[in-house]
Amino acid sequence: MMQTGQPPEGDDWVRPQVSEAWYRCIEEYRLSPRTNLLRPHAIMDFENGARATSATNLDVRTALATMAFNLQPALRDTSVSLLLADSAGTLIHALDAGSNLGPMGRRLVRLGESWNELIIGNNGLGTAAVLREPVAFDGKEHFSSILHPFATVGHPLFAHDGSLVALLGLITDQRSSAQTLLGFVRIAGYLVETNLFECQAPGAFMLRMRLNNISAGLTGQDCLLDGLISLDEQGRIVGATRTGLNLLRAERHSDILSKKVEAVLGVTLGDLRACARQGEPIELEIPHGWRLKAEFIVRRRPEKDIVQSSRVSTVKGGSRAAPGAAPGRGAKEGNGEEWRDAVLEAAQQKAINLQKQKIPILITGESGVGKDHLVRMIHAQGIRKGRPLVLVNCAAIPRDLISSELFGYVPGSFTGARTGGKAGKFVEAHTGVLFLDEIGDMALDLQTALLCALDSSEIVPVGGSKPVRVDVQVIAATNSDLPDCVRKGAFRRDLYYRLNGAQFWLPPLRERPDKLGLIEHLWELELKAQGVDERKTLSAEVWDIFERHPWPGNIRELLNVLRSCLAMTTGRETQVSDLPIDFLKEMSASAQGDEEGEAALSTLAKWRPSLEAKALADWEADAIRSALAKTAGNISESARQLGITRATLYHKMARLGLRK
Ligand SMILES: Nc1ncnc2c1ncn2[C@@H]1O[C@H](COP(=O)(O)OP(=O)(O)OP(=O)(O)O)[C@@H](O)[C@H]1O
Repeated sequence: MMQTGQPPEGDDWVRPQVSEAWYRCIEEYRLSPRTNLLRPHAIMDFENGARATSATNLDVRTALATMAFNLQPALRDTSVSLLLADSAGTLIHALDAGSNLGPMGRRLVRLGESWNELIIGNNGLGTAAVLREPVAFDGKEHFSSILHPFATVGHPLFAHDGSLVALLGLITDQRSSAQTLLGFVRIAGYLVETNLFECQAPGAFMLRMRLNNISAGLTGQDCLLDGLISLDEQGRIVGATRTGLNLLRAERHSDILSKKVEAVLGVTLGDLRACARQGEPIELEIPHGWRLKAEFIVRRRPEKDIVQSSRVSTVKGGSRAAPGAAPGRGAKEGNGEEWRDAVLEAAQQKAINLQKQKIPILITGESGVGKDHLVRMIHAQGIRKGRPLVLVNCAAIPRDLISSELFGYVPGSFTGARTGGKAGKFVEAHTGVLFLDEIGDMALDLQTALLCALDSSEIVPVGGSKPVRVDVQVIAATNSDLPDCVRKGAFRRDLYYRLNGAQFWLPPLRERPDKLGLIEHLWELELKAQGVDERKTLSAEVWDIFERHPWPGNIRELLNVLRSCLAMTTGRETQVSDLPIDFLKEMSASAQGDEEGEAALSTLAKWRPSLEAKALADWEADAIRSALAKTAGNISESARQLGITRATLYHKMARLGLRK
């Protein structure tokens, strides 16, 4: 082709993907292989105008750049650079780019440079946009001679509705490594797309699905990867990742978008929610005989990572639990194993894995949801256990002292400095974990110093000049909306990327599907902690209140209320009168003016059951009594026979005034 200007034919075999791209370059775009296609003013254009267009969706860019940053360590010590382009092929982000690529390579990876196939001929990024699939080219497979010294690979990134939002790519001077890199870019593309979906997709709920019977015929990476769909409150599918589409055997987004979930999966939103309330994933049997394991996630705050529990129950082809499946196993397993906080445990496990690669962790969530608690759990079980865990509350340290607190100071460096100097938190945390709590409150100038320390793994004590090397795993936590702080200029974007290696959003107590189980668990922990041997229970009325209360102070508030109840309870059962006065006042205040709240909190009226409710309650009580009699009072076994969780059984027994 270089000699004739025509794509080769007959014996001169090239991959069809290559020859088809060359045809497009010659016939459609009228390109010449030898033209120098680079734009002389790419960076200027980018700064002046293109950046404004490609930055229209700041959240997309933030999510992409964060993920790209996470992928960078995998490419360390290779001659591969990671690129991100907008959907038109204009480079918007380049990591580690250019250092090993020579002068032409460095020009190619300038921000604002166009990798559009129409401009630069076939290449990983631009052609991935045209074909809407991952693609790789080696050296002379590129149409344009300026790309001949390189291999390029690209992956299109799609939004929840199938629209192309960006392109992820790699470039290397290893000319024959494109096919090897294709595998990497497929996985990287999947990770970025999944992350983007979790941040961006609309819908109050999400279903995370994975193939459960691998022999069913699906080949390739989709066997192993999670597919996501999101649902609105009416149970309509409003978004899907491409793996999600493949798992549902849909070709296009339009095949499933706006359809009710029961039309596609054979289960209603109600079924899914019922399973999730038990804190458990679901088995689904979809048309064509594939079985999927799915996890239902309530996502009130779509921009955050929501971690949910991971146990299994079964819904098969419809609304009822499949015969033989273990229905609704509850807070404690029959073998007596302690119920634990599934949300925290799942987060802890993920975080421990990330710790192995020293990826910075950011924990977000309202005050009192357990961010600090999670950090202690990660430290206690992670690879840095037994090493220091140093806590810094960035909001509590006076602004002018935080530098010396973090980095230490040398003797006599400022008035009031102790004669011997001070090591500082970074040095104290050496080989261990540095927990930066309330990171959103850190002053901007200190953010710069922190970023330098994180980038170089070196700190310079205040008043000193010699850098000190430190090895710390940083975990940061905040209840502020950091992307919003970034938008408002109160938090450095680059520091946000740096800290946000992986993000865990801990849901507020009121949104947790396992709320009652968690309350029961914490109640039992409190009984143990206070050395109360006697089995004290919460009355039905108290359960009712706990179920309805919005818990603005989350687990912290719950623990305070439980402690106070326990101190006040004289008999075997905690009554409403044992609840702290402040808590009851808060309850009625939150109900005022709120129709639903008022209805819910006209508690006395609610506690006096209507005739129908009474008949139902009698029937329920009979069923529970009979199960308890059959199992000689074994709660786990009774709950199993009744098809409810242990927590629900306890709750019902308390409400109905039943004993074992
Ligand atoms: N899963 C849990 N099991 C037992 N106790 C918990 C759990 N989660 C949180 N707690 C307790 O709840 C209280 C509040 O938790 P924590 O301090 O971790 O919240 P936080 O999100 O860090 O709050 P803040 O943002 O206000 O600092 C602590 O006493 C903590 O020990």
